[in-house]
Amino acid sequence: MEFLDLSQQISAGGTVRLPGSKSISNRVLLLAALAEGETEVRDLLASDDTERMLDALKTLGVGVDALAGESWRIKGCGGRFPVRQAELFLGNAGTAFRPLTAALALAGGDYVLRGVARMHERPIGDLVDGLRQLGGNVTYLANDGFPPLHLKPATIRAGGTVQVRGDVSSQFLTGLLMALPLTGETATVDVIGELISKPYIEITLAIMARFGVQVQREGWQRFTVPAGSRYVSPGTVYVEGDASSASYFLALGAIGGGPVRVEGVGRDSIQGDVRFAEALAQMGAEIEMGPNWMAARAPKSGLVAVDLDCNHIPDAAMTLATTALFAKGTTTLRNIASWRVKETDRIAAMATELRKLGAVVEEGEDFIRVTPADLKPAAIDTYDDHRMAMCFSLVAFGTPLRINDPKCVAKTFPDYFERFAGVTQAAPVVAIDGPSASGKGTVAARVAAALGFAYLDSGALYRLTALAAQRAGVDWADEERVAAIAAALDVEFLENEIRLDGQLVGDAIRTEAMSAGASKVAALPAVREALLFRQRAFNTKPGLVGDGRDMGSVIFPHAPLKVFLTASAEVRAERRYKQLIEKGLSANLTDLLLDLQQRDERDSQRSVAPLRQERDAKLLDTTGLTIEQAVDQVLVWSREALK
Ligand SMILES: O=C(O)C1=C[C@@H](OP(=O)(O)O)[C@@H](O)[C@H](O)C1
Ligand SMILES: C=C(OP(=O)(O)O)C(=O)O
Repeated sequence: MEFLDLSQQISAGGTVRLPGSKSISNRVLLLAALAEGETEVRDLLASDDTERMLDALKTLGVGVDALAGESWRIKGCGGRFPVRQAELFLGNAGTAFRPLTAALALAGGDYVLRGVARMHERPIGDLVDGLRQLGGNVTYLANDGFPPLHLKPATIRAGGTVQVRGDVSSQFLTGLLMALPLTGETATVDVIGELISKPYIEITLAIMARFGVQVQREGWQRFTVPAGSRYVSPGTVYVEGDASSASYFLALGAIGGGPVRVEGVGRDSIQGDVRFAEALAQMGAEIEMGPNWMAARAPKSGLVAVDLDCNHIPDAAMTLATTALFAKGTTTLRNIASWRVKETDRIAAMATELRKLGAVVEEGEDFIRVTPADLKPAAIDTYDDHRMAMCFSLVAFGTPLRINDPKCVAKTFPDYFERFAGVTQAAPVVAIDGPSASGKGTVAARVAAALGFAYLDSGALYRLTALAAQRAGVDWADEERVAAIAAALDVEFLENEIRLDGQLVGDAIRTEAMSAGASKVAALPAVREALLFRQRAFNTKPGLVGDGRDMGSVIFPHAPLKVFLTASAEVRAERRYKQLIEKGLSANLTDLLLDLQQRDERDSQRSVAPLRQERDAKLLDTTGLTIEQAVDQVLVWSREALK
C-alpha cells in the first residue's frame, strides 16, 4: 500500500488559495447542464468528485468544454438530456449520485447508475421513495435502498406534494429540489423527520436562484417550486473556495501557531462549513475574517476542549476530532449520526485511528468523545476517505505518523499534502551519512547534544536486528524472517545504553561480527522497509541528528542539512584499531583495513539505498581533522541551515 510519512511539525503559517467548493461545483455543473443557454463556470474544483459529474454529463450528451485554468463551458440542454440511454459511473460522489438520480428519474430515459463498492452501501432509499411518489420508475439492482439503480422512462405526475425524509442525508432533499423544475408544475416537498445538514439546503437554494429558480420555503419543513420554473444560464458563475477544505488549514493555524490564512471563502460564503471557524474560536483560536478570506492563529493560553452539536457542519466537524488532540480537556462532538453513512463509517474509523495514537475515545451511535494523551507514532488507515487523510495530517504536530493511502484526498483535494507542506515546518533533521568508522557516530552524538536535538544511531538498529536474528537462530540471509524481526524489534534507546527485549545490550552490538551482520541484513530490502518508519519516528521536537548510510537519501530526504562524512580507508582503519585496543580487545590493522574496504564495496554496491554522497550533501573529509574540528564544522553548517 502507498503511504506518506509525515515528520513531526513544529510550526504553521502562511496563505493557502483554496480549491473550489465541491458542493457548489457539482450543483453548478448539473444546473448549467439542465439550463437553457451556455454557462461559463470559473474556478471549478478539479477532483475525483467533479470529474465524475463532468464525465456523467458528457455521457448524457451535454456539451462540456474545458477552457483555460479551472474554467469550463457547459452547453445547457434545456432540461432534456440528448442521450436517452446510458450507464453512468459516479464513484463515491454523493453530490453527483443523489442529484443525478433525481434529475434523470424525472427527465425520462433509461439509465443505470453505479458507484464504487462503498457508494453501494450508502443509503438512497428515502430519495427513491420520493421519486416514486412522483411516478418515477426506479429499481434497485442489488440491495433495496441502495445503489446501483436502474431508472426507466415513466409518466411523471407533475404537481402536488412529495414527502421526503431528511434525517439520513440532506442530499435527498437537494436532489428533489434541483429536479422539480423539470416537471414545470407547482410542486411542494414536505420534509419528514428532522432535516440534517441544513446549511447544504441553503447552498442548493442559492444556486437554484442563481439559475433563475426561486424556491418558496416554510422554515425547514416545506419547500415549494412554483409552476413554470425553469433554469436559465446566468452567463458566468464563479465557484467559491471549499469551506470544508479550509477547515484543515484553519486548524493548522490554531495548533501550529499561525496565522494561517485561507483565501477564496469567508464571511460572505454560502457554505455552512465556514462556521467551522466559530467552533475553532470556541476552542480558543484567534479567528479573523473578511468577505472572502479567513485566518486562524493559536491562542497564547492553548486550545481548550468543546462540547458541540455539529449537525450543521458534518464534514468540517471531523477536523475538530483531531484538533481535539491539542486541546485541554475532553471534546465531545454530538449529533453526527450521518458520519456513519458517508465515505466510511466515520465515527468508527475516527475512533479506531485516534486510539492507535494513544488518545482515549468514546463513541456512540451519534457522537464521539476525544480525550487527548501523549501521542505515539502510528500508521493511520484512511478507509478511502479523503477527510480521514486530511484530518490526521494535523496529528503531525504531536507525533511523526504514517498516513496510509494518502492519495484518497483526490476525492476533493488532490494536492492537499503539497499545500500542507507549504504552510508547515517540520522539526529539522541533520542527516550525517558516511562509511564505516568515519567517526560519524561520535560527531553526530556531539552535534545532537550541542543543538539539544535527539540522536538516532541508525546503524544500531541494523546491528540490533542482526543481534536479535542471531539470538533467535535466524540466518542473516533469510530476508523474510529477518524483516519480521526488524519490524517487531523491542528496543529502547536510553541515555548511553540500549535495551533489547528488556535487557541492556552493552557491547554485544559493537563487535566486528555484529558489524558484518549489520551490513548483511542492511542489504535486504524488506529489512530496510521494516525500519523506515521506525527511523522517521525518531524525528521529534525540537529536531534530530541521525547518522547512518541513507539518512539523507532515503529516510530524511528533506533534511535541511545533509553531511557526507568520510576519511581515507587507512585513517578509518587506524581509528577502529585504536578503539578496539582501548577496549582491551585484540585487533589486526591489516585485517581491519581489508574488512573496511570490503564493507565499503558492499555498502556502495548494494541495490537498495547504496552508500553515496547525495548531490545536496556537504562533504566533510575528516582524514586530517580531529573530532572537535569535525563537530565544529557540522555545527557551523547546522546553524546556517536551521536559521
Ligand atoms: O449537499 C452536499 O453538498 C453535501 C451534503 C452533506 O451530506 P449529508 O446531507 O448527507 O450530511 C455533506 O456531508 C456532503 O459532503 C456534501
Ligand atoms: C460526505 C462527503 O461526500 P459526499 O459528497 O460523497 O456525500 C464528504 O465530502 O465528506
